[in-house]
Amino acid sequence: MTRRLILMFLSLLALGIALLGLWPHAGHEANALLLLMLTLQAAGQAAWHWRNLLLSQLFLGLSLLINLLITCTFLLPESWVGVDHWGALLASLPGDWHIANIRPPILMLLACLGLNCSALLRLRLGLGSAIQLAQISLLMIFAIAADPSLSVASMSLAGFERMTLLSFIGLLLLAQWADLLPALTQMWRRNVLPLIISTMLTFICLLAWQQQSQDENNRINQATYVLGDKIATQLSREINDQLNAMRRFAGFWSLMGQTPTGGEWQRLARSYYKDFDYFQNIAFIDPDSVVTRVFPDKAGNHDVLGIRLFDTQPDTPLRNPLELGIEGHTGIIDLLQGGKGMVSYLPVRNTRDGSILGAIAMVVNLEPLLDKALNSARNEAFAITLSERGSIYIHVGPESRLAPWGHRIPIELPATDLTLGLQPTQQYLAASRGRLPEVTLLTGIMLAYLLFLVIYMYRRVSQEHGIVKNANDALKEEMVRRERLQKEIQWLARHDELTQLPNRRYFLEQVQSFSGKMPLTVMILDIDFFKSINDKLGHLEGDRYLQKIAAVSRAPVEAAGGILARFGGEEFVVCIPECPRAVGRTLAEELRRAVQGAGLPQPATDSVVTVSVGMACVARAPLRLEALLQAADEALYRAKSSGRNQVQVAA
Ligand SMILES: Nc1nc2c(ncn2[C@@H]2O[C@H](COP(=O)(O)OP(=O)(O)OP(=O)(O)O)[C@@H](O)[C@H]2O)c(=O)[nH]1
Repeated sequence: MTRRLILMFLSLLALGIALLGLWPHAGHEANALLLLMLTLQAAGQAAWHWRNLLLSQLFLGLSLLINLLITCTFLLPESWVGVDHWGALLASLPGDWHIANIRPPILMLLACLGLNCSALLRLRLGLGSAIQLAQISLLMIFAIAADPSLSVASMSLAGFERMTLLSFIGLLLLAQWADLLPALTQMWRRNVLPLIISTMLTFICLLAWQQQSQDENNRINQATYVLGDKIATQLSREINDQLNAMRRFAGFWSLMGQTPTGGEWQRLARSYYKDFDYFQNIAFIDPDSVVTRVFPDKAGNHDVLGIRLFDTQPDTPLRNPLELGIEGHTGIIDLLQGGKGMVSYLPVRNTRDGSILGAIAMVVNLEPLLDKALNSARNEAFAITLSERGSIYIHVGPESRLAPWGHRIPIELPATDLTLGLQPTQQYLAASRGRLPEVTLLTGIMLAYLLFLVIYMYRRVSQEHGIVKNANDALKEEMVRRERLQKEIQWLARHDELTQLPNRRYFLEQVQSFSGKMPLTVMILDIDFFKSINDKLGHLEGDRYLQKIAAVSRAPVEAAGGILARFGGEEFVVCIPECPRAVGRTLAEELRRAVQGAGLPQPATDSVVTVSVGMACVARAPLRLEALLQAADEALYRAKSSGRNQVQVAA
């Protein structure tokens, strides 16, 4: 209970941090969507830790939907659902929504997705929760360590917001690890190998993603640079072309050797002017720096007629052509007609005597010039600027949602350090960036997850197989043991443990099987004065005597095809099938001698141990065993009473 409370507290703490750190404020409506997703996720996970399944599935499911929608913007090819389509979808929401500001960096988004899925799958080891958490941990490490520029066209989560999101994911991840750990430590054998293999695969995928993202960034960067370079080249070419044209124009008046008359000026200037529509105007300035002619003769230009430029602009480069006979160029200046531009002054000298007739002023307005150079390149994808030493003179295109990088390309122009700036928009980056890195990453993560499941299942099945096999082996062993025991019991039931001879029961069974093998001889052997052996030498020694006598008697009986059994106490009984009386008697004598020959000391007689034998024989069926044994017993009694150590045969 306490553990679950702590885990729930961690999830709610994550929620609190997210609310504090990402609460939408002016201009950040987009955070609202992210915040909604995170709120649902944290609430869902807290509900899971509290084991409220229904609530957790509801919250997590809704959060998953938002997450998948955002993930799709990274994955779906531009030709399927373009960035513009996503934009149109977002435009229907109130506020400033845009693809680049609704989606967090892909690694963090996938970490949230993973946390969401593992909680939805109820942190079950069998469904691969261990690898999911390991993958999320790896994503976190990369999210912290990787270059932020790899997450193109995502929220620019700076400092505090980035820390907020990282802490949010970190806390939820910590809670899930803590929840899973007890089960994982129990089942670590099953998990450790697939975990290592799949984590390594995920790591490789992340490296591949990093590399591909880098390549993709370089490609876009390069393409943007090429475009910028093209515009810059176009700009300098335009200016140089019109400068050359103006040089020809000035050269014409030099050849004429006179200042232009109104009609000539209009005619010739018009033909030049129409080729370069970004000219603000062309003017003729007399040697005293007074503007005497201007084309076109329209409102703004008309105002400059008659102005003595040395008065208004004492340091004007106009002094170059008028005083030195060489070209003079301004930098970027505020034009008298308004706007930013540059003026080139070209000398007009009489070619015959070299006298300075005046100067041609060529006023170029930067904005139309840039327009002409941009040609079709002017669109909403790039912000283009013209600047000089940090001061931006012209800005064309969007001013916000720009990429965090851009290119600055110097333009080769006389007397200026003009620089062209080109900065793509986030929209352009999102649309033109290939989806391969993200597709690789997600496919790799899925593959690693599936690989984990396959290895995990294989190990689980083989472990269970091992358990079944062990149980089987134990069962087999038990069966063998029981069989052996049963045999032992069976043997004990039929044998005498001390002498290893068949007992009375087994003897009676065997004798029944001899019933057709007539003639049949039965003997009873009784050790003489055995009591005194026990009394004098002890029972243990008595047992040893019994064993010895059984051993010496057994071989001759079995050689004759009969059976020797211990009948009880110090009495043995013999039955030999197909044994006539005479043969039986000989065998009985042989047994008696064998016992005597064993040389076991007999304290009662100070001699050796002997046996008395009573024998009975039946010549033909039917076998009446009881009567036969009775006859043998009576013969034994006679042998005992006749002095022992002898064989008596029943009549
Ligand atoms: N050590 C030992 N003694 C046994 C066993 N079974 C019976 N006896 C002993 O055998 C003895 C039999 O003695 P008795 O029946 O009096 O006969 P006996 O001393 O042999 O004398 P006779 O038969 O008349 O020659 C008893 O003292 C029993 O205790 C046994 O398994 N082990």
